[in-house]
Amino acid sequence: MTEIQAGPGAAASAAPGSQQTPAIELDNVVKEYTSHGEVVRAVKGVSLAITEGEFFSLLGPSGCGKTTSMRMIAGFEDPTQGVVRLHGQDVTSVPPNKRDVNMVFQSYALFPHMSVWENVAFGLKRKSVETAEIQRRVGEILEVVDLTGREKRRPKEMSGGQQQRVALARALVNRPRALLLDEPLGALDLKLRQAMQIELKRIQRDVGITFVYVTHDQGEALTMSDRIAVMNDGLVDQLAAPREIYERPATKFVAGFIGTSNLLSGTVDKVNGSTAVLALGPSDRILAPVEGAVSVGDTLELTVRPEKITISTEQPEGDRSVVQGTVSEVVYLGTSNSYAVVLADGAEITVFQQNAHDSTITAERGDTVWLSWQPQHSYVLR
Ligand SMILES: Nc1ncnc2c1ncn2[C@@H]1O[C@H](COP(=O)(O)OP(=O)(O)OP(=O)(O)O)[C@@H](O)[C@H]1O
Repeated sequence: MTEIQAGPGAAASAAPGSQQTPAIELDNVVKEYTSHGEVVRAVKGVSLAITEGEFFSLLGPSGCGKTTSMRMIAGFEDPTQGVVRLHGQDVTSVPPNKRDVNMVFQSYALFPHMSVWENVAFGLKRKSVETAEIQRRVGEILEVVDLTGREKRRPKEMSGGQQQRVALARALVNRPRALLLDEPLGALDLKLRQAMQIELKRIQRDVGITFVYVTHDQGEALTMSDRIAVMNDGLVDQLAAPREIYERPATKFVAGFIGTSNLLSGTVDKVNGSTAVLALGPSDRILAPVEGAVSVGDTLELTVRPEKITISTEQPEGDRSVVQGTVSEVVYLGTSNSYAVVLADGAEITVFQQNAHDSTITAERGDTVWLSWQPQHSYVLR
């Protein structure tokens, strides 16, 4: 059984891609449900390997198969096909209570008539752990979740965030090798949810246990995860670190689902080494790094993030992508301005302009503007 570690946990040392045996593996897993005589393919062939000590998120829109994937890791669902492994052992037919993983749900499911202490100690008492050992472990884990001093409170005397921390403590006190969390912050308001995201990440680092986190909230996944599997319609579209997913979305779906992104498409006019030059309008050109074979005349789809684009009322110079358009909307957002700009082909581009130095609006509605960005910020989609 894993010891609860003090200080930075295994997350720091468990570099993705390291050669150690994965903590959790799904190997070509398929799950079909039969509902009213109709077969629903919830998970259509998912393979992934989660490293020991990693904070791993399954991210995607409602119905994409996140919860089903997690329930197969926990053992609450049997895969129709494929293999589930925990620490190298095939557990596909092993019942949930024999899997050494614990699950935390959105509804905290605390016992209302019990104190915080009793809620957390409940599982250990049932396992007949010695009283002194229970005292030590409950005290230790309440410190980790920052609830020391609140041991006697009942759940209803605590905030939603505190109740969720009790639920976490109750799961962690059993020292599972992995903790599975299904939208655990979903019931909290935005401010508290953001505070709890930072808190959860700290707790995970402190205890060094593998966390698998299900969420449809991309901001949440980007904030906390070492790696994210972005799921789309029963499949994993991309599995990578948050920065990679944001900067280099593998598919149109990922580009659209994570953050705000602009989708452009154009015909290749020239290929200069590993850079394609795309023509759009008469005074437009887009430079895009390309991998593999690309020929003149090919149509490419690419994405560029709003914060990478510079907006100006004069034609910019230099080796940049440049497109011309008309401002259709300007929104003052405090820390930034957001512009919507319509290009000659009707495509609408969003631009974020930081208010770092002053909050002058560069252009107004109806103005003709140039948008430009560095070649490496055009990202060609598969
Ligand atoms: N017990 C079930 N019987 C029939 N269909 C099911 C069952 N459980 C899930 N499904 C279907 O499988 C698909 C995936 O469901 P799942 O709960 O895994 O998605 P999810 O990504 O977790 O969505 P959400 O964020 O809404 O919870 C959905 O189409 C869902 O309706």
